[in-house]
Amino acid sequence: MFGLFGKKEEPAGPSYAHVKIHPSVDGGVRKGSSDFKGGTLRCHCSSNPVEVQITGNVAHNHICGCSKCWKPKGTIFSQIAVCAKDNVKVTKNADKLTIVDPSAAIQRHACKDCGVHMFGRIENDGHPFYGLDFVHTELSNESGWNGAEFAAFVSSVIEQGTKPEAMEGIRGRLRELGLEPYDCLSPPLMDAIATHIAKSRGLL
Ligand SMILES: N[C@@H](CCC(=O)N[C@@H](CS)C(=O)NCC(=O)O)C(=O)O
Ligand SMILES: [Zn+2]
Ligand SMILES: [Zn+2]
Repeated sequence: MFGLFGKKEEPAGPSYAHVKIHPSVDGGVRKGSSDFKGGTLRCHCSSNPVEVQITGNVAHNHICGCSKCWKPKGTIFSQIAVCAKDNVKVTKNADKLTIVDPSAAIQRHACKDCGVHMFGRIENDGHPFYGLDFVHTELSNESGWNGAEFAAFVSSVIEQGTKPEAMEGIRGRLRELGLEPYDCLSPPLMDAIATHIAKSRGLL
């Protein structure tokens, strides 16, 4: 449609800008720097924080609505990315770390004092994502981390008390931010998992 001066007018669809997703994306998703060298994640303790050094950038950064991933206070989604486990090193106060749920596929190492998850590791070498660690880049002061690319486990926020009626606004806001909402992982990651399973069964 064209307005008075021939300027193209977008149809006035609803805006979901008021819907909060996560502080790292609410103001727009940031692109990472291609030459980013990595940084240090710090827990929320005001004294003796746990520090974890990440070498290089992260991949597959995404918003996650599941109940297991750590979220900042007052946030219904978490933001989580992966990197090679060999690029993750606990550099300070490792004695404060505890595994949240030893039976989970992702062993989340959290600070005993503030509860922040510092990294999640897959110890099962038969798991499709073995060799990758899960990290929250917002725990670092450095900028240049690759930003979120999609939103996973979106419907899971209902399991934690979000009203089903809020989902239209939540999915609308995620799409406005360019973060396609999925109720599991993104199609490329689901395909990678399925391929791994088929290979382990000798079908591929
Ligand atoms: N609806 C469930 C979904 C949990 C889930 O499957 N989370 C995904 C995304 S982080 C996962 O891979 N979990 C493996 C794990 O927690 O070890 C919940 O919200 O608790
Ligand atoms: Zn802490
Ligand atoms: Zn999750």
